[in-house]
Amino acid sequence: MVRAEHLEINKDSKPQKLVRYNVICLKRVEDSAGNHIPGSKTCSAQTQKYCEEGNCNAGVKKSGLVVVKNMKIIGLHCSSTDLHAGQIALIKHGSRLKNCDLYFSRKPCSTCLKMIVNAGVNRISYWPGDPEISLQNEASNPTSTDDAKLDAKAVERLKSNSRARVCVLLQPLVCYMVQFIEETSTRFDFIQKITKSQPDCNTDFYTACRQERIKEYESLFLISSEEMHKQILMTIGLENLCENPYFSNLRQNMKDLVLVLATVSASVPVFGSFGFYNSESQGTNATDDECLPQDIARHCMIQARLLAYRTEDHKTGVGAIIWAEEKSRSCDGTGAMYFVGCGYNAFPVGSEYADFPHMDDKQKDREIRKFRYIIHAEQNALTFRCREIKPDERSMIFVTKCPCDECVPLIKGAGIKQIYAGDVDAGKKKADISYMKFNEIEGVSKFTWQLNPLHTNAPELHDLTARENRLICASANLFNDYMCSKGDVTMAVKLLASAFASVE
Ligand SMILES: Nc1ccn([C@@H]2O[C@H](COP(=O)(O)OP(=O)(O)OP(=O)(O)O)[C@@H](O)[C@H]2O)c(=O)n1
Repeated sequence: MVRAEHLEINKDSKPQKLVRYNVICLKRVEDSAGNHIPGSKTCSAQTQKYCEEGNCNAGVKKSGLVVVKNMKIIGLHCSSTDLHAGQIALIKHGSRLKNCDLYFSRKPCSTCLKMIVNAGVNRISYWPGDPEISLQNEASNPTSTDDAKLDAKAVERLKSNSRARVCVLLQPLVCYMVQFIEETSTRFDFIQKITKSQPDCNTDFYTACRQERIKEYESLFLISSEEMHKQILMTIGLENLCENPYFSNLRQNMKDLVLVLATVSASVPVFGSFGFYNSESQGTNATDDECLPQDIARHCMIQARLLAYRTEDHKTGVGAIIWAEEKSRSCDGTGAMYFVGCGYNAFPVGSEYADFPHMDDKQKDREIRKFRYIIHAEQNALTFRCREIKPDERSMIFVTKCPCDECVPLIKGAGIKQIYAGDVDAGKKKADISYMKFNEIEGVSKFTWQLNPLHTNAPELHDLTARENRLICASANLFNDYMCSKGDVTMAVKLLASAFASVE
């Protein structure tokens, strides 16, 4: 299936090396420390405007960070009102950052870089847009932002004197990737469920939602003016990317990635009263039964959807991500949610292309079917998790497909409190993989993608036209920085960023 690859480019070289790597894109959504949330009622009109422009924290743009150790993601962080993503990573990991690879959604500022370099990280990759200390403001207001230029210079100096490799992170997409992602996203269970339950509705709502996301992500991740982009690249030491064809390739690769993220994110759409709901509350523990805010759940599911594209199964990609909620919130100002692990379905680590069968259940000979060999997304997320699952904390797994009979006992046994998943396969019995146990599981709350059961008798609430849905999507802008009302959120390219509006 499709694999994304990273092309590293650095100042001193032309595009040089392809590195396969499974970074996913996340974003901080909210600040549980009680600080103002852009778009919230406590935000003054002036502050709101400031925040909407991405300027919270005096010229510091919000940024996200993925921390990787030995090819495993060990942290997903995002800047808060008080702290930059790099500072948060330092608080969370300290000297464990040694030898890690860090993936930033913006070139980090000198405040973060000096600490990170000092911690002994191995490599720092960054998205080649506007850096953390914004130079876009500088371009429009050259006299007032000398600080931004000074910071860019300091960053270069830190870079050239450090052992860590600091380079541009880009993923040139393999041929037909965008088309493949478009097709699979429209066919995704959640979209299918909406179109089936709303006979009058075609996929217009999906197209409208995707357009909104594209617009939104473009404004976050791209620099619309080519001239300004060139100026910024020059200031951050990437002058050799300012010549064509390198410059136009760079911009095209950036646009393609934005398109991919918008497409995937539209497959978990904001549409009417569809969302993650528990139709059979267990009544065990109020917190465990409580659903995350819809926008957060949607965001995490999108992360799982992105992971699914890393699959080794030719037919069905599945992604899973585990998050947990710390008992003590805001201990370091970064919020309460923390990343536990993630995975996708693949053959055992180290196996080669033809080591195992790839056939599905349509193949009559059961011996040559894939099912006894392939490791499921949930199984990989549990196996390669970087944190323990604590019995007294609310932990949750987001899976793009209904957990099967192999995985349901594992999820429950691991002590995960909540499952967010699709349920179109629930109850299916196949010879080698069945989905019977999901409906019967007890002691774990299940939130499946469906119409809000409380609204099912009020058709007008979910019978939205594509136009109305577009308006809802547009309101996402107001929730630019809101996402994890329960804490530290995932972050990675702000691409997934502000796309998730609350529609309560
Ligand atoms: N919660 C789940 C469910 C399934 N899988 C993975 O999904 C694939 C099986 O998907 P399934 O749709 O059940 O079987 P297919 O043969 O791919 O498709 P079909 O429905 O046509 O039989 C396997 O790779 C399995 O590891 C997974 O990782 N996690």
